[in-house]
Amino acid sequence: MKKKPDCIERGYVIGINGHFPGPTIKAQVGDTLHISLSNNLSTNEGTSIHWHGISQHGTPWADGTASISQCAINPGETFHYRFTVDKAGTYFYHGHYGLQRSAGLYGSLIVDLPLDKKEPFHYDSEFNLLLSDWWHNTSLHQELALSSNPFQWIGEPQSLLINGRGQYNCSMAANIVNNNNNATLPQCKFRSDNEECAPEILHVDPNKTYRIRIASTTSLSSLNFAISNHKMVVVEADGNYIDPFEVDDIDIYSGESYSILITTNQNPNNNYWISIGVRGRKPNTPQALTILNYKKTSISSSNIIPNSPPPITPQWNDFNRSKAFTNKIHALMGSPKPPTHYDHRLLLLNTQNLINGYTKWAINNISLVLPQTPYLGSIKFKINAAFDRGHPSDNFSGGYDIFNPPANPNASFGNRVYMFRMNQVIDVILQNANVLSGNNSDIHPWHLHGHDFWVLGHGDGKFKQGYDEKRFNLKNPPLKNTVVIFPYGWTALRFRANNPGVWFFHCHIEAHLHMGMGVIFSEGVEHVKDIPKEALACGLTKKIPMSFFNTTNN
Ligand SMILES: O=C1O[C@H]([C@@H](O)CO)C(O)=C1O
Repeated sequence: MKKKPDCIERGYVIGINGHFPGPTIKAQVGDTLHISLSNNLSTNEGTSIHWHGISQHGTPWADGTASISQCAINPGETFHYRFTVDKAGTYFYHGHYGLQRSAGLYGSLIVDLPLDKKEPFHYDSEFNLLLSDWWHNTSLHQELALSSNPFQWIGEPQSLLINGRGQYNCSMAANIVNNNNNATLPQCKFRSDNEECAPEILHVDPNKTYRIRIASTTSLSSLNFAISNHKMVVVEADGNYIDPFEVDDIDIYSGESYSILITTNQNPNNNYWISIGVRGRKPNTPQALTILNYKKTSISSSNIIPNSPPPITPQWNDFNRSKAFTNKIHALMGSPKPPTHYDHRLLLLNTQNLINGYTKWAINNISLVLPQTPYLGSIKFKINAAFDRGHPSDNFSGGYDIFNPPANPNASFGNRVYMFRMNQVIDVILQNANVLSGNNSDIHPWHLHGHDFWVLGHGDGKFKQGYDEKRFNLKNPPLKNTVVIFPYGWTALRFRANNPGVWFFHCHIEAHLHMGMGVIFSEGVEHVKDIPKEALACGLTKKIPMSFFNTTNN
């Protein structure tokens, strides 16, 4: 039996082609990707992979959302994803079945501009960092805990990971005390590049500019990213160019991605900490660290540790600081502007409730339970029995007190769909509120499939119709696919329903989605053609004769 290196806490992880994280997919705008996904999971679960941030325009069945765009891919089955990437940017892919993202099913997806196009900023080289979090409990344990009565929260992660690497049960600060890296705890010894648990060290040349792509596929954690002694210029958010601004550190919520530029203008004889730490929720996870190494400086294990302490992660609940960062993000001059008016507005109240004693999350008092038959098929082929065809509520009672636990804690399950007409301009006001018990309000990063949306603004307290619209930024609101709602606050977004398909809109905290924190949007499904039969081979669409498909599927 090979001696277990002292750095490993063994556990179950989902790999792709034997790798964790999954392989980085690199493409150019206009490329059509053909990705065959074979389910060889030993846990005998279904699976699907979502290409986070990719519009899937014309290929809504490739969005990778089990029960929405396709059937879950059963053990032993293969599903062929074929889609075109139509926008450059920093993206990622991840499992969208159960809590498989938490189990490690993710990887980076980078879309470059065509060779004849230039980015609106200069850099000499680039790095790609995929941030995530890690529990020692398996994702199946977590599913069980969340579905138990009494409710068991999954707890905060044991580790934060950078490109799948992290430390456990030791803050690297343990090393700072003695600089020659003979750490207090053996598992805290900082490892150089080649060892099994070594973090990925970024090796740089002095006086160069580097683009660092950062995406967060965390299952729960909101993170703050910083590099000692190096300021950073933010130039991209969720695949959209933004008006560059310089900061010491960035906040990044689950589902978001950024590109920052750093210039290596510091003392080249030193190394510098790269740090991610938890914000937004009371932390119980050490910061994850790796190193920015100026190549002039050798990284022999003796002097690998920077001679200054790691960055201090800002106070987790300093939400004014968080809002100040978020409010710095504006679209780059020349970006598409939002329509000046909306056709249809949704006010979606986020509450934590009880259903038959189980703790769930609900939107306008409905906790989402996905149907057996994927919506795309049942809407395309008008199979009315597949889900509740009623209209979900567009708003919530004006008298709702967002500052206290719900007076009536009960909610209901549902699977209704918000149906939009093609090209309607949709406004969504996401309203946060107090949780089920105690005085607390969680942050929630909301992610929309199939679209980018303009973030028109954030506000505190309850959204006041007819008044808060005056604060909307219609001049240069950022385009994003994920946006945070702050405790006891609201966030306003606008998008055009111009992408035929059925699209998930949900909290990107995996446990919250699992507890029902999502809604379904549908638009222009009558224009969807050629749905592959593998996307329909389950539930009620499974029983439709192929001949019927062939007549109505084109
Ligand atoms: O959904 C959640 O449940 C717990 C807590 O609210 C109840 O235990 C928590 O921190 C969440 O984000």
